[in-house]
Amino acid sequence: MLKKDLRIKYSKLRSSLTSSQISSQSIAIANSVLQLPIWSNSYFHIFIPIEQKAEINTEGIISILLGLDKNVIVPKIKSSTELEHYLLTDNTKFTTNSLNIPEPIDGITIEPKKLDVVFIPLLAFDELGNRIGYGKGYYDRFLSDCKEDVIKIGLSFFEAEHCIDDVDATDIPLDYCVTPIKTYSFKTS
Ligand SMILES: Nc1nc2c(c(=O)[nH]1)N(C=O)[C@@H](CNc1ccc(C(=O)N[C@@H](CCC(=O)O)C(=O)O)cc1)CN2
Ligand SMILES: Nc1ncnc2c1ncn2[C@@H]1O[C@H](COP(=O)(O)OP(=O)(O)OP(=O)(O)O)[C@@H](O)[C@H]1O
Repeated sequence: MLKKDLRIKYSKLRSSLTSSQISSQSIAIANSVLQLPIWSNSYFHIFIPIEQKAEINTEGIISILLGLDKNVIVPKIKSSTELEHYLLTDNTKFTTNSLNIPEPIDGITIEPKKLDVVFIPLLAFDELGNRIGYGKGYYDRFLSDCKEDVIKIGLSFFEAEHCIDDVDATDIPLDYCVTPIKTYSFKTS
């Protein structure tokens, strides 16, 4: 299927989820994340969900990371193409931007090259690990600034599509995708 049709399909599917489905499925995803071979790493980047878009609630994963004393880094929109990244601390204050994304007001910025693991929001992914987001290319650009062996983990309420037909050269595939019922591994080495 084409990206534009997948965006419509999965936006609709997401908006049909109840808040209790979102919380129980988000907990199932957090539990499966615990099984991934990522826990020797230090710098973990994760998104804060847009509630109005029924994104995965990442609170459980964030609690696990903080409980393990990991460095937790969250994104903030810097411009129409670029994100910046802030360390989450006890003092981090959030504000909700015009797209309903909770973002840190200020704090310590972290360069993408420092990150070991990135949890990635997505609308859909396919059996090869290709993913699509809201179509602004923020994550594709961000991931291209990360180190080559950064571990890229998609989080999704829904299972893989067979194939995203219009993948392009700037699309960076996932290493794993965790859903409430399954963990997909796309790592080749
Ligand atoms: N929770 C979360 N944080 C994130 C992302 C994300 O997908 N989820 N991003 C991932 O890239 C970046 C922000 N990207 C976004 C891009 C578009 C829209 C959005 O709501 N677009 C509307 C059109 C809004 C408008 O143009 O006014 C839409 O698609 O309907 C949201 C986030 C960084 N932070
Ligand atoms: N590394 C990059 N450098 C410059 N432009 C890029 C890069 N990656 C993606 N883009 C551009 O961003 C636009 C959106 O890309 P795409 O449709 O793949 O978005 P997406 O993956 O759904 O969004 P996101 O990455 O924000 O989740 C495209 O026009 C694409 O060419």
